Amino acid sequence: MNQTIVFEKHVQEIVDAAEGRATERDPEVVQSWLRCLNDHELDPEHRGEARILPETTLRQHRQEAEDLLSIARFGMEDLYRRVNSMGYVLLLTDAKGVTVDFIGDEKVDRELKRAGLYIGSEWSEANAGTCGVGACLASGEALTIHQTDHFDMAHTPLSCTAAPIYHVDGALIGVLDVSLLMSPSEKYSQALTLEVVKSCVRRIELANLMNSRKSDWIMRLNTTSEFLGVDPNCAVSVASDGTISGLTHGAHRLFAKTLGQNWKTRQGFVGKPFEDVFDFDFNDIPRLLGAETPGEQALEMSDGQIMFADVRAPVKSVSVASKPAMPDALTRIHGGDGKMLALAGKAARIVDKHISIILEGETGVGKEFVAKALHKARKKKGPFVAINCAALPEALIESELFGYAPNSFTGAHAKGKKGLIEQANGGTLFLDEIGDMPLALQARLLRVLAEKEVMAVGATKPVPVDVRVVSASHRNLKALVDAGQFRQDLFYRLNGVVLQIPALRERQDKSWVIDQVARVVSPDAPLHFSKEARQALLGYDWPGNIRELITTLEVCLALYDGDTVELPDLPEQILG
Ligand SMILES: Nc1ncnc2c1ncn2[C@@H]1O[C@H](COP(=O)(O)OP(=O)(O)OP(=O)(O)O)[C@@H](O)[C@H]1O
Repeated sequence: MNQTIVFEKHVQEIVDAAEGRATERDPEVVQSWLRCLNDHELDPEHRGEARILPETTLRQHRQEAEDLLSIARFGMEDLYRRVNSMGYVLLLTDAKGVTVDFIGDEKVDRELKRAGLYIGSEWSEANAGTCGVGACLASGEALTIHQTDHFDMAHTPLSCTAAPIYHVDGALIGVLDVSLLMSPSEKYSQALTLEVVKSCVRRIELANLMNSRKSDWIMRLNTTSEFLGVDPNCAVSVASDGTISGLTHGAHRLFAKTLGQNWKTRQGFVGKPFEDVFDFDFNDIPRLLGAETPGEQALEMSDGQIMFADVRAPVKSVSVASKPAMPDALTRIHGGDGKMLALAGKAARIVDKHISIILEGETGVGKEFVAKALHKARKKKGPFVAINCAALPEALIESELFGYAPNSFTGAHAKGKKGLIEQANGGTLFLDEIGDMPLALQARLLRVLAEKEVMAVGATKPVPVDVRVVSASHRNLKALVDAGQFRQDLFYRLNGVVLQIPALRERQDKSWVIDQVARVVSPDAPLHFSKEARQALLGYDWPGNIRELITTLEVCLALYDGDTVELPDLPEQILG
């Protein structure tokens, strides 16, 4: 087509778009044209030459962009190795659109310079009209400005694909642009290039965050657990006071979406508490260290979205190094839930001391499970004896607990019998449902605990016992004391430390618990869940807590096809 006709057609199309007539151009192109006309007052009929800044001005720009240059250089070289055979030129511009670094084929140096694909060229929208760098800076988005997308006819032979580079504090600091002097006429020919440039910038931003926030926690995040370690979607750094100290642009967009905000109008996240965007206690981040399974890596955003995290500890972390060693048995009772982590921390401090422990929590939350873990965590082992105070028949409870002397009552064994308390000697006595113990027996138990000796039924001499008592109740013992149903003196004797076990529905590590129970229910071939099935399990209320989860997964095991548990394999009440 005749050049004049092409030029007139191009100008007409811009005028049509400005007057609101339909166009097949991408919206970001039209928006840029409108900015050129309305904000920058550019004339589509004017053909501007590429503007190259004088050496002194360029030097100033390069000095100011020193950080950006060192951040991006490695990424640029890597990218250039991959695209140079296809004729691409790489430009790195600062936030004003000035090219502060450039890699291109020296053989076509003159042509590149003439086209403005050169060090020192200025590609702001106000100066060059719609172009890759300018539109990218103005919109903050990665995009391609292909041939006649350009506002100025002087640039229409070019195809420019650009992605914005954001600083760890959220500010847009530059643009990485790959351009072609000559390209196929179809814009979609550049679709893959756009993805390559975006992924290069993602890695540049990640490397920058990891380098500049070495003394903070770094969390690399992905929507799936695959590729998490090698190519995360985004990353955030968290300072020791629990505030966000830096993030990649992908994390900025993710966090804004989590809060239901527009990422463009959102001021920033640096300095904000980590827990503003994560439904996850900052103190639990160490739990994610070394997590390998998706269940262990999962964490919930404040809008309920599940992300997978790969965590790097602060390089000079005083707090982690000085933490008391956590017994293995206690690390296994949770998968990163905040309350459980605090519980394990508290338990670790008292586990080898002679302090009674009360475990409180709804039915099925794992009180006995935790009691056993507390026992295993002790240096001094001995036996673990569990007594369900609600299940013992009242007539037998006394002899069961305290034992009986030989021939002490009709029907008693001639040799007598050691009571459960004595059997626990040297170990842990777990008194489950202690709130249901009859008042008369509470008085005798108190004596055992106070005097550290047990008097069997019908015996004349007490036997010394050394037991550590862990009691559990799904009822609030203090309330029972206030109601006169539980002895206050016994309560104070048992009540060394109260550990409150959260209900399953409140736990942030639900996904981990599900995987744990899946392993228990089917040890040889642990159950795998489809995304939908896992979401349904995570969203359910679990009134029966972990015990109900066990029953549910047993049903799944019976119903599923042996490969993946799908929604229809779940019991009806879970599906609501
Ligand atoms: N983290 C866990 N991983 C796997 N199984 C668990 C876990 N925690 C608890 N369980 C299992 O859940 C079931 C219920 O736990 P447990 O009996 O300890 O609860 P509880 O709070 O003592 O119940 P109750 O109030 O009825 O006495 C048990 O089979 C236990 O082994």
